[in-house]
Amino acid sequence: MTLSALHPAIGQGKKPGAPGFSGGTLTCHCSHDPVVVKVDAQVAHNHACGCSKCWKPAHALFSIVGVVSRDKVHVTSRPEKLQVVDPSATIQRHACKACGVHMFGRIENKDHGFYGLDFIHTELSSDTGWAGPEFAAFVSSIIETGTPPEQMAGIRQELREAGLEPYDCLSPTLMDVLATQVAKLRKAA
Ligand SMILES: N[C@@H](CCC(=O)N[C@@H](CS)C(=O)NCC(=O)O)C(=O)O
Ligand SMILES: [Zn+2]
Ligand SMILES: [Zn+2]
Repeated sequence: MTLSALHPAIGQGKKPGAPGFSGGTLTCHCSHDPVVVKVDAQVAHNHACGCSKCWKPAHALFSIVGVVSRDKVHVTSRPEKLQVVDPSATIQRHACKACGVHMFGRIENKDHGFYGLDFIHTELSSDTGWAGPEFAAFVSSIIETGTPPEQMAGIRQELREAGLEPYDCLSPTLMDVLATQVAKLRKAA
């Protein structure tokens, strides 16, 4: 197992966002008429995700995904090529019908703790200054898509060596955000 098998961007050291960086454009993998999405913000909570639903480049075990406010995300070219991958999912992942790349994921449930945030993959941007991944989420989920369980100790070690603490759900910070929202809804009920 080489570091690049996790994801091409993992193992290059932790990368803080460039000061003052305020976004860029995401382009799908189509060689002609690509979908283009303009993002007018730095990414937050960028992380590696091992779940089966997040888009990842070929041969990568992990996706790299982070969030921006949904009002900072605008499709500027070829919106007609987008389609929601799984309309029943919490995160509505808008993917290019031609190349399959996920351009943004949106939560439409106003009661969800992450409502208002869109999920994006900064590797679809050639702009420099994006903050790199900070932790690894849903690590055990890579077993569901075929990683042998006996490789997990080594993979978790590689993630730690790359500065990405591995978690089997989200990071404590994000789990606390979700639980806080559940508590708020309970109190209101
Ligand atoms: N073990 C599952 C985990 C799926 C999952 O819960 N993914 C997380 C991280 S992206 C999530 O928030 N999913 C919501 C959704 O996909 O709508 C898998 O690999 O498919
Ligand atoms: Zn495409
Ligand atoms: Zn995921």
